[in-house]
Amino acid sequence: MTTATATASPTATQLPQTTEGRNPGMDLDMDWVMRARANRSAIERRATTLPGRRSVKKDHQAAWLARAISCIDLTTLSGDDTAGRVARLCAKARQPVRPDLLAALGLEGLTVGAVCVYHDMIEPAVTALHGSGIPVAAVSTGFPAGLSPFHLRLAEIGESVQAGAEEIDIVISRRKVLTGDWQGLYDEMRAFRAACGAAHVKAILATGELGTLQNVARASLVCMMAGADFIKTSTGKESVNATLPVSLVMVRAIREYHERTGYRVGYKPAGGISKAKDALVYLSLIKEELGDRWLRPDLFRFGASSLLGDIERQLEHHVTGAYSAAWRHPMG
Ligand SMILES: O=C[C@H](O)COP(=O)(O)O
Repeated sequence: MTTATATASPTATQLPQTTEGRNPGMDLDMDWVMRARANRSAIERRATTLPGRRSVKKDHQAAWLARAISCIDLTTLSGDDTAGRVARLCAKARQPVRPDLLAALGLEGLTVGAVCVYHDMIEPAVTALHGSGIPVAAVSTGFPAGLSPFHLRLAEIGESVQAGAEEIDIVISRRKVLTGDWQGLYDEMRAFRAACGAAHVKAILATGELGTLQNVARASLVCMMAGADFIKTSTGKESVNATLPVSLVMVRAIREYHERTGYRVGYKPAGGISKAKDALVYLSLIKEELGDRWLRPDLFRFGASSLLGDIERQLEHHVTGAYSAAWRHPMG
């Protein structure tokens, strides 16, 4: 493991049993936070080994692509979003792939994990998804910069929950990370979590603006200690969004948190993931670093606006036989 907390991880005999249910958080453990490190060169070396290592049988590949679909937070976060656009997106969420392809692959009933929108679009999304079981996720707390007054950020969460969002994607204050104000970050995240009530909360770290991988590791731990249900890389609006090195740091923090507390926190890479091949590399990373239990929509999501289209094209190739043996991914 590359974070310093690895050296402080409990031995196998000390490991707690997994505790089912939502992460309640814990008191801020500043010693644990300050021990967190990230060895950039080791992380980057590991990240380069992830893509394209061995090919997989065609049948397995379709199943993994279907798994990726079930973990997508199908997203539209544009200033020109309309109720009509959101309704079309929700129709796609219900029926992510052409029915004939689904039938050919035996994947009837497949849906995405959630639909992710701005607050104003919650109502049309809830209406369009009625009866589907697909939750609406709302970005909140002054997304994407998170710089609006604190009481307004809390109020925004409350309004989004009231409007029917079952998942709230909050943005943290990057300046609290950049100035090492870990207590301030913890208190902010704790308040966001409380404002969410029964809604699940995803903490967006905006890793492209946190400066160092060490900051990413520390911010990940603090948000989990404060009760985040998921930690998420990015808003999709930063100049650098989800990357494999950042993902390795975050999922290892999730692993350490699980080892220490027994609670499983979910992971959501977001921003710039638009190719089926890339999605499979992320699934591979999760499988190898956290295990199969995390490869389900309650613990893993892609935040993506255009990934689904490429996955659908790849599934079409599988059905029509246009699959290319050169198209490889690292899962067996
Ligand atoms: O959280 C989701 C992201 O905003 C989506 O980013 P994307 O449009 O680059 O896929």
